[in-house]
Amino acid sequence: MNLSYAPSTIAAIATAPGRGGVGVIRVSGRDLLPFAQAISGGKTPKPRYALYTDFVAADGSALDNGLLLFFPGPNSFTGEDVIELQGHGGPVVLRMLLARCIELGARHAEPGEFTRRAFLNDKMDLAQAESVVDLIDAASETAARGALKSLKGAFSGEIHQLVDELITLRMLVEATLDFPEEDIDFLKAADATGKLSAIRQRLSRVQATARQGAILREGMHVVLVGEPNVGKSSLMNALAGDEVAIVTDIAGTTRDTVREEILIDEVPVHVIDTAGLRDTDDVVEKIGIERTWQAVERADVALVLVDGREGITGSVGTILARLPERLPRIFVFNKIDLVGETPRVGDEDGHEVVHLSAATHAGVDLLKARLLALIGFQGDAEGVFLARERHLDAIRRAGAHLDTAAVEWQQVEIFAEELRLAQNALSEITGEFTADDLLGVIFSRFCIGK
Ligand SMILES: Nc1nc2c(c(=O)[nH]1)N(C=O)[C@@H](CNc1ccc(C(=O)N[C@@H](CCC(=O)O)C(=O)O)cc1)CN2
Ligand SMILES: Nc1nc2c(ncn2[C@@H]2O[C@H](COP(=O)(O)OP(=O)(O)OP(=O)(O)O)[C@@H](O)[C@H]2O)c(=O)[nH]1
Ligand SMILES: [Mg+2]
Repeated sequence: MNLSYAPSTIAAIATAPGRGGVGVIRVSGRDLLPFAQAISGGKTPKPRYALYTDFVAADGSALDNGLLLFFPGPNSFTGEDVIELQGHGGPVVLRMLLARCIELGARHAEPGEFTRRAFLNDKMDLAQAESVVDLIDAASETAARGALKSLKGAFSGEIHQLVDELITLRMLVEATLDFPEEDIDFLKAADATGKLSAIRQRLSRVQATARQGAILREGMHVVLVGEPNVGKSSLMNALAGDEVAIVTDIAGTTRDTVREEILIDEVPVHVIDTAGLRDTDDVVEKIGIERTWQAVERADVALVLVDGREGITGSVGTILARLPERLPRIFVFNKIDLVGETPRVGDEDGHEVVHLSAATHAGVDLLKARLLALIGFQGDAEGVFLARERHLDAIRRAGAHLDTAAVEWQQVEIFAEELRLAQNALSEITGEFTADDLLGVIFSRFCIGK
C-alpha cells in the first residue's frame, strides 16, 4: 500500500514495564518460521497453538521457558507473521529475550508500529487503530466500552455509510455535468437536495454521538481559583471524596497546584486546586500564584470561588479581569452552611452560580451536574463510541461543505466540488485520505509494543 514501508522484522515487550506474572514479547515480520525454530531450539510450532518450550540463546542454553505462539500472516494482528513469546514477567528475563530477538535479526519496534502495520495491511482502519490506544488509556468503564465499540468498527461503519451515500449522490451530480442544459431539472427530478439533506441529518447524528465519545475520552480540566481561605482546597477534597489537599484557616495554605483526577458520571475530570490569589511578598507564595495562572491557561472550565457571605467583591474583579475571555466559568458561593442557606444553582447578573458548602458537601452534586452540562455531556453513554477531537474536526468540515452544497446546489460545479470535499474530510477519519505525516503523529503517541 505504501512503497516507503520496508517490512523489517520488529520486536518489543508487549506487557507493561515492571514485574508481572507473565511477560509477552511480540515479533512481527515476513517468514518468521525459521525465527520460531531458532528461538525454540529447533521445534516447529503449529500455527495458532500454544507451544511450551525453552527459549534458547545462540549457544543453546535456556534463557527462559514459556509459551510460543506462531500466527502466520495474513491471519495475525499485524497481517504479517507474528510470534509471541510468553515468558516469565521479570524485567531482566524479558530484556534477555528481547536481546535474543534482536540477535536473530529483529529490530526494536517504534511506538505504535505493530498497530501501524495492522493499519497498512488493512487489518483495521485509522479510527480503529486509534481506538486501540483509547481502549488502553480508558479512564472509565464507559470509555472502555466505547473504545471497544470503535475498535470493532461501529464508528468506522457510520462513516463508511455516509461516504457511500455521498458517492451515490456525487455520481448523480457528476452525471448531470455532462448535460449542462437540463442539469437543474434533472437534479430536481432526482431529488438531489432531499438526498443531500438526509445525508446532512445522518452526519449530525453521528456528530452528536462522536461528541459524547470525545468527552468521555478527553474529559475536562477544571481549575479552582479565588482568594485565599474561600475554600478551594475544601472543595477539591469534596469533589475528590478524599483529603488530597491541606485545609487550614490560615490564608495562603495552598502554595503549589494540587491535581486529582475524578470521574463525574464516568467522565474523567482533572481538578486542579491552586494557591489563593492575593498580593504577597512571600517568595514561595508568589511562585505558587504564578502556577495558578499557568493552570488557568490550560483549563477548560474555571470554578471561581467566593465566600458566600461576601459575594463577588472588588478583589474578585481583579481575578476575573485576568481570566482568559474564552474560559467558561462557574461562580461558586461557598460556605452557605454559615448563613443557613440551601444549595442552589442559577443565573445571577449574567453569571452562572452555584451556592454550596464544601464543608458539608451540600450542593456539590449540583456543581458536578453543571460541570457536565457545561461541556455538553448528556449523561446517556449508551451506544456511544469513542471519538477524538481529530474526528470531530473532520466531521465539522464535512458538515460545512454539505451546508455550502445545499445553498449552491443550482451551481452544479460547485455542488459537485463541495460534495467531493465533504467526502474527503470524512475519509480522513478512516484513513483512506490521510497524509503520511499525520499518520506519523498519530502512531508516535502509542506506547512501544502496541
Ligand atoms: N496474546 C495476545 N493477546 C492479545 C493481543 C495480542 O496481540 N496477543 N491483542 C493485541 O492487540 C489483542 C487482541 N487482538 C488481536 C487481533 C487479531 C488477532 C488475530 O490473530 N487476527 C487474525 C485471526 C482472526 C481469527 O482467527 O478470526 C486475523 O485478523 O486474520 C489476534 C489478536 C488483545 N489480546
Ligand atoms: N463553615 C465552612 N467552612 C469552610 C467551608 N469551606 C472551607 N471552609 C473553611 O475555610 C477555611 C479555608 O479553607 P481552605 O479550603 O483551606 O481554603 P483555600 O481557598 O484553599 O485557601 P488557600 O489555600 O489559603 O488559598 C478552612 O478553615 C475551612 O475549614 C464551608 O463550606 N463551610
Ligand atoms: Mg487551599
